[in-house]
Amino acid sequence: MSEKIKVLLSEEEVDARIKQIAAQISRDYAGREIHLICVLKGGVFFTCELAKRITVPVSLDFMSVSSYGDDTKSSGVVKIVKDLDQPLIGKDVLIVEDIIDSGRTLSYLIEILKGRNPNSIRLCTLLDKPERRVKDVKVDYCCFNIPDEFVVGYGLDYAQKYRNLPFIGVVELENQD
Ligand SMILES: O=P(O)(O)OC[C@H]1O[C@H](OP(=O)(O)OP(=O)(O)O)[C@H](O)[C@@H]1O
Ligand SMILES: Nc1nc2[nH]cnc2c(=O)[nH]1
Repeated sequence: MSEKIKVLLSEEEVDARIKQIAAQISRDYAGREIHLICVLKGGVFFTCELAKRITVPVSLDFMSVSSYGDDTKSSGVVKIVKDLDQPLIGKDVLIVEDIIDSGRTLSYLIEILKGRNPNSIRLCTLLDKPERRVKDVKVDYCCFNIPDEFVVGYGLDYAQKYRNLPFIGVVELENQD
């Protein structure tokens, strides 16, 4: 079996939408500072592009959770692989994710982070697959709703590959013979 990647959202479409969302966030947080939490690894490309375009002051921290491993299906078990470096007390937290699928990862993460007493907590995602939701999650900012297909690129991997693609693609498995 080999893989072919079909473009779902082009680099231009993704970049243009991130600019729009960053402008909206900058308006909504006018006069405040944002503490961005990048959810690794998938959220890293989106976080960088978004952060560069937000015009209010931004601080940045990173967290790594894993529920998929190298599989295309969520295990349902969310593990904290790397915790935040800084406390959240009194901060306006904006969690930045690459994708919300079943909602398990984010519902778990939001509950944990709420317990650290931030002033506010919101969620921004590059992609959302609403059809796949198992756990309710309030999504405050979403760049694209997408159909129920396994996607790669812009931080998203298939067995750790394709994170560096500058567009969002769908993995198509094909027989070599
Ligand atoms: O809504 P869910 O069904 O919980 O899926 C979403 C999660 O899956 C992906 O993470 P993954 O575990 O693949 O880790 P990675 O970002 O390091 O690739 C993605 O980055 C989200 O965190
Ligand atoms: N790479 C990747 N990771 C996911 N995690 C949840 N859904 C997806 C998906 O469509 N692609």
